[in-house]
Amino acid sequence: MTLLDGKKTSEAIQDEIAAEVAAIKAKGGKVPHLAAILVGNDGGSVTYVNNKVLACDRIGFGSSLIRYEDSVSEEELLNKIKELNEDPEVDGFIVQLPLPKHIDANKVLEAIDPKKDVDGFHPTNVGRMVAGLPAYLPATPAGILQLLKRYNIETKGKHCVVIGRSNIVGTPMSILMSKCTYPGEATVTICHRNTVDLAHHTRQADILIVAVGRPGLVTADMVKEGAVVIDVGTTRVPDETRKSGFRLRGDVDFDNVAEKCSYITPVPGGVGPLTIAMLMTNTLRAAKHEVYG
Ligand SMILES: Nc1nc(=O)c2c([nH]1)NC[C@@H]1CN(c3ccc(C(=O)N[C@@H](CCC(=O)O)C(=O)O)cc3)C=[N+]21
Repeated sequence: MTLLDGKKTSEAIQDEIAAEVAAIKAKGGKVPHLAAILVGNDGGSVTYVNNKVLACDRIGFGSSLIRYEDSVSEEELLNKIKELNEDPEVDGFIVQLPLPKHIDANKVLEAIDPKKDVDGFHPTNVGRMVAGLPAYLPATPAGILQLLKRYNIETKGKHCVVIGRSNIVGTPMSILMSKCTYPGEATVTICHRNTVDLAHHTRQADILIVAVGRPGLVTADMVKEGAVVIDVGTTRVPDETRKSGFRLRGDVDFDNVAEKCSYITPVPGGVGPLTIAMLMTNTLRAAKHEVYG
């Protein structure tokens, strides 16, 4: 079994970006700038956004963090998005999800200029991805493709089973794995909450991608010998032995599944760090006008 080291892979990608930023600076060009909007102070969201800001600092991007109370109105948020759309200093920005219930997340995502939508969540970018046109790819699926690529994992003709059909991970992941460019060319099955006999499907998987958010969902008996297992789950569970009071748990019963598979991602240190690296990649592409010219 080989551990897919997301931390190391993410650092390698960020080093590549840092070198490009240094070259841009040396030529007197504009440094890429990522802005993030964060609503509320839920522990997970704050941590993830802070990690993004830290990554910007490390690779030499400019960054700004715009914070609102949970009580912020939809209108106020939409006004800020309009401002960021028009701000020439800002190359790309994200609105951290989830948003409070009184705000229509779809309306917010659609208000983002697709050219600055470095999360790749705007319907224009989703549509362009599906059509195979240049687009910002959503960071988590793009990060998983990078892991497969950098570990030279064969995907052509393989059976890839994706559990979860979210707009952010499951749905785009399944589309990308079926595309005719490496890593892709796989036969894809999407499983979700209404799937009958989940284990029947997962046992057929050469590549199993789990993006549900239910700790321990995938047990060893559900995995084929020699499979590649990608765990996207990052659920915070209470842990009194930690200073923070919690720890991160994936969707896969790691210890038992690891013994059976060829490759596996740990949690933490697997897919999460790649999400950050791909957000940085998208921001660099935005600054270079690579997607929309
Ligand atoms: N608009 C938007 N874009 C997102 O990309 C987005 C979002 N909203 N909402 C929440 C999810 C979750 N997400 C993660 C990012 C990094 C780690 C990450 O770095 N995880 C580390 C550990 C993190 C920790 O220290 O707790 C790891 O798995 O090793 C995890 C999860 C991005 N998301």
